[in-house]
Amino acid sequence: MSSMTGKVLQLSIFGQSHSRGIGCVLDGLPAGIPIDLERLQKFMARRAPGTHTINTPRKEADTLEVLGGLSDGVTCGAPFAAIIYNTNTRSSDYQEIAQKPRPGHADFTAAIRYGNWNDSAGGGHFSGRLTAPLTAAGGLALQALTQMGIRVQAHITHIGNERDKASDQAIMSNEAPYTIPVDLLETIAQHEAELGIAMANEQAALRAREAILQAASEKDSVGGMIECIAWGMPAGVGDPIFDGIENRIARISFGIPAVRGIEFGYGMQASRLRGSEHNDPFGIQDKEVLPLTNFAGGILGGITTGAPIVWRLAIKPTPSIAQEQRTVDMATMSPAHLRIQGRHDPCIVPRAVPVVEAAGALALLDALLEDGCYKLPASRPYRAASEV
Ligand SMILES: Cc1cc2nc3c(=O)[nH]c(=O)nc-3n(C[C@H](O)[C@H](O)[C@H](O)COP(=O)(O)O)c2cc1C
Ligand SMILES: C=C(O[C@@H]1CC(C(=O)O)=C[C@@H](OP(=O)(O)O)[C@H]1O)C(=O)O
Repeated sequence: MSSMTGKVLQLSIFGQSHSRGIGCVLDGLPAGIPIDLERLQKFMARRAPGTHTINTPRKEADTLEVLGGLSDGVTCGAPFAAIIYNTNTRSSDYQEIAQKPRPGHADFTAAIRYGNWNDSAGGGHFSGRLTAPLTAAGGLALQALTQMGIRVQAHITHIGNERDKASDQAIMSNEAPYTIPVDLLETIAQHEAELGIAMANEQAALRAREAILQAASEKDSVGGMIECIAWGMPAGVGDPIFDGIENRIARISFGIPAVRGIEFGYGMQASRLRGSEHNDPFGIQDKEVLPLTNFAGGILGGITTGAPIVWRLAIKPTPSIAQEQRTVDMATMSPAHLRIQGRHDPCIVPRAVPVVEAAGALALLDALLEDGCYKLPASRPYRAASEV
């Protein structure tokens, strides 16, 4: 298994859902970035399981134990390494699954690929639990981006059939000079904290909650869509062909289990427009050239335009559902039925929102570092010898 990504900012994720711990090593973080560990832990808490009734009941504090990479709360240039201990595993839930693969999960493909030596408890290395260290690494990247005035925030556009039209319209109709809609983002954050649903419209969030609870009561699950926006990326970052900003964001985003699709800017709907409708005209603002609208989602030719980067991820419905499903018994090679036991998210979308932000931040920071565009504030290029 190779769970590594990144060119200059290289991330490696390790562990399984029910192993002693899970963690990450992040190489290539520039030295001199102050890291607020309390803020990082709060960011991780947005993803942690067991916090809302609409999520898996598995309770994990997801406390990050930092092993290296920081000195006096500042990145020191050495690889960042951290571990999160798994404290609430219940592997007996997975006894049957080792033999009878769950439809929609990775049990079957992992068994074939790894000759049945894979750890299937809790989904093993394939589990959504591995997004905890991804979120930790991405949380560091977010703090590094904040130093440069870049903000990355995601929200839910729909869960099942429940759509949040408020944020939808506000984001896509955003035009130059692309000011950050601070009030809207605060409302979304408040609804995420209170209702567990990162939507702008409270009624839509309540309906989305109901849709999740309804699916769960029917021993079923629902999917949805997350939109993410990065404000403040300078123009001219990225590369054509294989290392475009789309490629980079997509590569890390598909590291989030259950992601099924990605689109940028107007995305798939662009296929229905005419050039005259979809092209973003250029203008000049504050002596800089800028697209005046943002159907392109901030990327042309794989390179940033200076407008916000906008992308959306389609998340499938949780594969582990409580109703009886058809599978096979791989030991006896006979048809079988499976009733999945255990604790599962009836919808993955709510907890995946910070993970999407983390994945995006890692991709963008890596591109900035590779292109030599990452800049610490002018006030802190070196630590004065007297401070050492
Ligand atoms: C935050 C998060 C939580 C998840 N929770 C569950 C879960 O409780 N039960 C489950 O079957 N799948 C869950 N998944 C999805 C599976 O891990 C995923 O579908 C599986 O590993 C197969 O990978 P694929 O869907 O990318 O093909 C979760 C994913 C994420 C990102
Ligand atoms: C623990 C987390 O989510 C888990 C993701 C997951 C899966 O198959 O992806 C299956 C469940 O694991 P378990 O059966 O051990 O409770 C979820 O609870 C987490 O995200 O931290």
